[in-house]
This record gives sequence, C-alpha cells and structure tokens, in this order.
Amino acid sequence: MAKSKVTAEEALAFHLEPTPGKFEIRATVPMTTQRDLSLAYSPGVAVPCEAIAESPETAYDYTNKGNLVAVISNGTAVLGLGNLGALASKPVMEGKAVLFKRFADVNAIDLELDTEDPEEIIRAVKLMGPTFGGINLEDIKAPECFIIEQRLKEEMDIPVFHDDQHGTAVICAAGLINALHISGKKIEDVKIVLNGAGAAGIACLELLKRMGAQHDNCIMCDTKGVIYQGRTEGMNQWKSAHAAKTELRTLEEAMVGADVFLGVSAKGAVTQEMVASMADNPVIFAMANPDPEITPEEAHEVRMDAIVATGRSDYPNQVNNVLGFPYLFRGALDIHARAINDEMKIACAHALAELAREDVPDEVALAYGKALSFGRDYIIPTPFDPRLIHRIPVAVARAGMDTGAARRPIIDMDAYELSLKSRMDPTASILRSLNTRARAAQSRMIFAEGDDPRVLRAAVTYQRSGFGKALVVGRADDVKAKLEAAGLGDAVRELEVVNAANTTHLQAYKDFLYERLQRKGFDQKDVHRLAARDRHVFAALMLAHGHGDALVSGATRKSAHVLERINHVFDADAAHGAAGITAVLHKNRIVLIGDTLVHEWPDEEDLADIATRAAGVARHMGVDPRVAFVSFSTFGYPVSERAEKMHLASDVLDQRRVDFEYEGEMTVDVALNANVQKAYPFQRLTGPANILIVPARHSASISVKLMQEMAGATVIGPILTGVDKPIQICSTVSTANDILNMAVLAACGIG
Ligand SMILES: NC(=O)C1=CN([C@@H]2O[C@H](COP(=O)(O)OP(=O)(O)OC[C@H]3O[C@@H](n4cnc5c(N)ncnc54)[C@H](OP(=O)(O)O)[C@@H]3O)[C@@H](O)[C@H]2O)C=CC1
Ligand SMILES: CC(=O)C(=O)O
Ligand SMILES: [Mg+2]
Repeated sequence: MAKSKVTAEEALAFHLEPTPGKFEIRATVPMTTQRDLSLAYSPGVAVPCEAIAESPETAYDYTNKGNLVAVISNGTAVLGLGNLGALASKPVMEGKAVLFKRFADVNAIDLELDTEDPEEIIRAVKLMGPTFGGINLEDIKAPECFIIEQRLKEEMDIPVFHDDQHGTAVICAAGLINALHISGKKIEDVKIVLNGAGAAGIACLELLKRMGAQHDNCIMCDTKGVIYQGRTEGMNQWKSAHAAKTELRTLEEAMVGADVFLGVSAKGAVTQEMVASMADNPVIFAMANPDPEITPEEAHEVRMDAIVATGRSDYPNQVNNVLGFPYLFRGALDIHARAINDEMKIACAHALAELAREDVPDEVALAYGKALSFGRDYIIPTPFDPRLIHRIPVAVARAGMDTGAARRPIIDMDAYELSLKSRMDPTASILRSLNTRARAAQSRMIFAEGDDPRVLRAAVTYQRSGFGKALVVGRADDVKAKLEAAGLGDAVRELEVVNAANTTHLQAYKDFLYERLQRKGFDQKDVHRLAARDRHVFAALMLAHGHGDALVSGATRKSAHVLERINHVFDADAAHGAAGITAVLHKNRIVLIGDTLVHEWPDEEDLADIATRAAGVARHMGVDPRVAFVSFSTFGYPVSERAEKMHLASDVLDQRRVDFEYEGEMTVDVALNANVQKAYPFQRLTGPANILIVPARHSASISVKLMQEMAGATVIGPILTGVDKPIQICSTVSTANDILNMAVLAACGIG
C-alpha cells in the first residue's frame, strides 16, 4: 500500500520555506579576517591560478572541480510531464543537486539551458567543462539526448552521463536481477515488454541485452505501439536497433504471456487486463514519474503473484535512478575518471542487487517505519540505506580502474572504503580503530537482553564479524524464534544461550550476591529472585565470575534502572569513581563530555576523577586528551561560588601529576576556540580542548542534547568508565548497530 502521499500544498510549502528553492552555497574556508581575504582572493589566489596554468591536473587539488557536478537540462522531458521548458525543470534539477549532496557528498549545481537545439547545448556544456569534474544530463528528451551525450562524451575529458538513460538502466537492471531471482527465471529466457522508447527505454533495453536478455524475446513499444521491423512512423535510428521481427502491433498484444513489463512511458499506460494476461509471477516495473504506468494496488488486484516496482518513494520497491547517480559519480570523481563506462554501470547494478539480498540495518527500518528483508516487496535497496555510500562507489571505482577510465587510480581500497564511510558518518574512523582493537581482544561478550531482536542481531554480527564469542542471556526457544523471525535462523547454533536454568554456577552467583546485599535489606529470597530472574543482574554475575569478559545491556530498560541493577554486583557508582563519558562528533571534530551518567553534582575531587576517566576514553579513541573544566566564568571572572570547584579541580590534577593537558575554569568558547584562547596567554592547553568536564549532570545532559538537536551532532555514549570490568549501557532507542558499537567499546576494555 502507498503511504505518506504528499499534497500539492505541502509540495509548494516545502519549496518555498525556509528560503525559496532547495539549496544554497557555503564557504569551506574561514572568511573572517583580512588575512583570510588575502588568501582566498587577491593576492593569495594568484598562486593556485599560476600552478593550475602550469599543471592543469592540479585543478583537482586547488579548486572544487574534483567534487563538482553540473546537472544540465533543457526541460524537454521533465519526469513524465513532458516538455515544460528550461525554467520549469529547475525544481527537478535542484532536487537532483541536493540528492547528490545528501547521498554521496557530491557538490552539484543545476544549470537550465533555454534551448532545444542540440548544437547549442553541446557548445554550452563543452565550454563550461573546465569548471566541473562531471556532467549529469537530465530530462532532455530523446532522440536529441542521444546526439548530445554522444558528442559530449567524444569531446570532453570528464564523465558525461545522461542519468535518464544510464542511471535508470542500471537501477532497472539491479531490480530485475533480484526480481528474476525471486521468480526463478533467467534473463536469457524471459519475454520482456518495454513501453517508452525514449531516453530511459532505449538505455534500459540496451543494458539488459548486454546482460543476457535475448533480442528476439524483447518487444519495445512507444506511442504508436510495437516497434517492429519495417515500421516507418515515428521511428529513429535508436528505435530501429530494437525493432522486433513480429506480428504483434499493440502493447496489449505484446503483454500476453510476457514475463517482464518495464514502463518508462507515462501515467496509466498499462491496464489491469494487460497485467492479467502476463505469465506466472510477472515482473512489473512501472517506472514513469511522478505517476506510474499502473499502480501496485491495481496490478495486485488482478495478479497477486506479480512483483511490482515503481519510481516513487511511497511504494515498496522504488526503482529510481536516485540509487545510482550519486554513487556512480562518487566513484567516478574519486578516480578522476575520464568517463563512466559500461563496466562501471554493470558493476553498480550488481553491487546494488547484492546489497538488497543482505540483512538490512535497523537505520533503514527506522527511516521506513518497518523492517525489510529480501523478497517480493524488497528487491532493491532503499535510498536511505547507509551502506550504499561505501559499497557502490567502491565497485564503480574498481571497475573504472580495471578498464582504464581512471586518471588517478586508488591504491588502498580499504582506506577508500573507510573514507567513504566517514564522509557520511563521522563515527566511522573512530569506530574502525576500535573495531580493530576489539577483534584483537576476542572478548566473550555477554549480551544481557537476549529477549530483544535488536540485541540478538547485534550479537550475531558481533560473532560473525570476528570480534569474539557472543553469550546471550535468554531462553533458548525464545532466542530461536526471534532469530528466525529476523531471518537469522541459521545463527541459532552459533550463539551460546545462557540462563539461570542452564548454568551450573547459579549457587555461586547467589552466594556472591548475598554477600554483597545482606546488609542492604535483601534476604535470600530477594537474592534468588535477582540472580535467577533479573537478566541484568544475572549477566553482571556472569561477568563478575569471569564467565564472560565484557557486558552490554540497556536496550530494553532505562539506563538508570540497568545501572542500579548492575550496582548490586559491581561498584558502578559515583562513590567508587565510575563516570559516564559521551563523545560528541560534529564538523570533523570530536569532543568528549563528562560526566553524563553517574555523578549528579561532583565536587572538585570527583571532577578530577572524571577528567582522568575521560582522558582514558579519549586515548582509547585515538585522541590525545586536552581537558577543559568548563563553567560560565573564565579564570575567576565573574566571581562565583558555583564556579569555584571547576577551578579547584585543576588544582587537584596539579597535585596528582597526571599525564594529560588540563586547564580551567573557562567558558566553552575559550575551551574550544584557539583564537579566543590567545586572550589568555598563560593558559596551558596547547590547542582547543577535546574534553569538556562540566559542573553537573544536568549541564552535561543539556550540552549533549543541545548539540544533537540544534547542530545535528552525532553522539556516542554515554560510555561507562571506572568500573572493575568493561560494562556498557546502550539506550532504549538503540539500533542493532548502536548495540554492536557499544559491545565493541566494551570489548576494547573501556570500562
Ligand atoms: N524511475 C526512474 O528512475 C526514471 C523514470 N523515468 C520516467 O520514464 C519516462 C520517460 O522518460 P524519458 O525516457 O526521459 O522521456 P523521453 O521523452 O525521452 O521518452 C519518452 C518515451 O515514452 C514514449 N511514450 C510516452 N507516452 C507513452 C504512452 N502513453 N505509451 C507508450 N509510450 C509512450 C514516447 O513515445 P514516442 O517516441 O512515440 O513519443 C517516448 O518514446 C518518464 O515518465 C520518466 O519520469 C525516466 C528516468 C528515470
Ligand atoms: C527519476 C527521473 O530521473 C525521471 O523520472 O526523469
Ligand atoms: Mg530524469
């Protein structure tokens, strides 16, 4: 069923607010001082100009050329709306530009050219070539688009790619590989009917034939019906190449017994009768935009066995070129490609098809409001799949390098993959070093909440990624049922399921617990209940007895509750120096904030402890610690009793002779801004602080959540530290991936 349909009013408001259109341009260099001005413009700018004049390839180093794509249209085939002209095509082209940015961090700018003359377009695009690393032609109608693209490819030294042709073909091919996989048919055997012999249609059929579809099994139709050999009306050389030797004359006739229908024509071009006449398990890709040739509801009404895809995001199976162009260009730009060739396109199609057959991350389920797994309603990855950015460009770049399209081949593909992850996810590089350390540690990880499917998936991934053994606290039948429901039935035998009924250690656990709790108001019965029935306590007891090396919990209960339970077994409290440290990542910068979990109102000794814990966490993350004790005053002004402890904490660390930088008290701007620090030449930090120790838990929570909400910062933690054994507590809104990351932190011994 379609969901979240948009209204015309919503669509207009979206384009009007907050400012007209969909994007703006931002500077990436500082532009605050006169010196900045001298460097960015005259006289400094003369230096790169001369360097480029001497060595043109350095334009990729000194300008934004290497990450800049032009989205060019004349508006003659705007989606399936027809010839709306250059100006009216601008919303689509701006949209394309923001998709480039959002999905692959490619800077793109729309350029609408007010001409229908191919020669004028060719000349204009060719002349602007020096500016760009690639050219995306869009919504230019056939057959002019073929002439324009062909000439530009021949005459330009950067990739020229008409997305309606090749982007559509690549996604269609990816979807078809999987749809045929499900329907048990082979591309060599299937009868394909393609409606719409324009830019998208011709390219789709060409690519499918290159991938094995037989010419004699393919029928192409346009507004005049079947394109058959000998037809003269409405023909051109590109249609002729696909003309079939057949007696069929209409789409209706062609659809009888067809295995596959591909529509890149117009709204409503297919009827229910046509769908009813198709072969068993028919594949229907109704890709016309904004409205498909037939809706999935209409198709399913007459054929429940149909696998249906559309070009829209509000139905399952979105076969839309948005899955391709951002990543094709990302891969091509990163090898300074001369072109995007067929091999790069086919590599992209296969990489997309393979991705759809893998387990789907929770982030995707969150974006779509439901869990997805490979099948009739999920044959192609969704645009919000975070794996696309590091899987697809790698395949494209590799194919480009193998086929000589690369000017600058990538030497280290692993590093490239990591750089792609980091482009869209600031945690990626930090997590990579933690992952490496976790793999080396081979910790037996106790997952306390084996009754939660997210936890089970995290546990399976933990073990399958080679981090170590996953021990899951739960009931074997329940774990089995939940793994099977998550499509991970084969993992049942891999995980070790532990519970009070199957352990031989229950009595030892209870004795240990009674020893700790007997003077805290707990009797034997209470202790039995806790040890045998509370999964957090049971898991902590396992850890305390060395029956696991680290523990992760908190996905199903609030962290305060989990911490209280863990405290029955460990001294994970303020009095014993435990602390919670949260890493905030924003604009390529990481700042740790503490204490975000344990201390309500720490005194100066506690603050010094928290700083020391935070410095330890920073080092685990590969960050050289620089601590600032922050407040609303800087070095004693304004005078305030409340700021006193922040100042004293620094003195405590002086006495302790710690091996990291610290300073305080100071306001956050002094802590984080090297220029503002210059006003205090006596202060001891050698650069902006990367650890902020705040006066109390409320200020910690406010700071972290303000950064998250206002700035869109990424947050890792709170990371629990200062406990005898590594224990990490995730949050109830954690995805399987978040839980896995917490397990990795625990496995690294942060605790
Ligand atoms: N899902 C996706 O990712 C994409 C979808 N599309 C969609 O594909 C469609 C075509 O786009 P594009 O190829 O760029 O446009 P073109 O203008 O280049 O080609 C349109 C083709 O469709 C044919 N056509 C139009 N109406 C009908 C009809 N009712 N029955 C049969 N054939 C018809 C035209 O026939 P004739 O030659 O006789 O005029 C022409 O061959 C659009 O709806 C567009 O939104 C395009 C790109 C990507
Ligand atoms: C998606 C797209 O490019 C089109 O419909 O034209
Ligand atoms: Mg288009």
